[in-house]
Amino acid sequence: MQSISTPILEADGIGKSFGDNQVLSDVTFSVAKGQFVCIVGPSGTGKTTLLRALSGLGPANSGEVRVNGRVVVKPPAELAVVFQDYSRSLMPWMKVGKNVELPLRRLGLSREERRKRVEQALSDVDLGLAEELYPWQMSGGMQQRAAIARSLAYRPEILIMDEPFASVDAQTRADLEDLMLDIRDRLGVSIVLVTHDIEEAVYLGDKVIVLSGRPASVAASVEIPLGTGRDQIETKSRPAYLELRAEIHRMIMRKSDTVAPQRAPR
Ligand SMILES: Nc1ncnc2c1ncn2[C@@H]1O[C@H](COP(=O)(O)OP(=O)(O)OP(=O)(O)O)[C@@H](O)[C@H]1O
Repeated sequence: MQSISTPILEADGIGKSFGDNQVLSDVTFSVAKGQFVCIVGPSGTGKTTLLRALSGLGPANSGEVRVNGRVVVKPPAELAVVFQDYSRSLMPWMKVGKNVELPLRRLGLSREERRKRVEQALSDVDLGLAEELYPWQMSGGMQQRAAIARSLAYRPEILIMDEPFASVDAQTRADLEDLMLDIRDRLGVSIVLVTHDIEEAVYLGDKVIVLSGRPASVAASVEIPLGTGRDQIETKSRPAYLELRAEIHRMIMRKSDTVAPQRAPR
């Protein structure tokens, strides 16, 4: 029987190579129920590769991923993924409501249940009035909210997000960050979010996994004791926030120093 302390998601010694290029080595961490975990690392470290392994989309060569204690061999029903590029995840010829409903058709739900879930998911992301709009009639931020609603309608226990706010402006990004904190608090969903932005990782995370090196492994797992009720201005001016941000920055710099090619003497 599964104990209440069993993590909802576990990465256990994940290794992944593409031919001779070993990208990940022995990546190990866990995510508790309702926890917000951010994975941070420089560009090209292997963050997307890791997310694909976690979500069963690109299996690892070694180690295993477990969801609710079960080894992942295909995309698990408990998990939904939100990608960076919302323009590719929404069908431009379908109104927002239909876009959110689309993946639900596979679940064999009644029409009434599908309607209920679409309405709830749109309201969860504050898009209750946008159901009849086409994606191209909405701003980038609204389109990303619609993509998030589509994942929530699935009622996942775990939401995996790959650089989800990289294509929007700074103010929209801050609004979407706060939306995700609110969704975690209200729905109790566990969130794993990949970002190369250290500020974003510390602001959102209960825990930050620092991925570094070639091949990449977990350089550090940093608990973020900033509590709930985070605020873009107040939280980001707290000494604890600033210290954590600097500490993670130093870790990434130190690690990349050790793998940087030596410059030849002139
Ligand atoms: N399908 C693939 N085939 C071959 N190599 C791949 C494949 N996917 C990723 N790689 C390689 O794995 C390495 C890590 O790529 P990945 O996209 O996971 O990094 P990332 O940290 O997500 O980068 P970014 O922050 O730029 O999105 C790169 O060297 C990339 O070329």
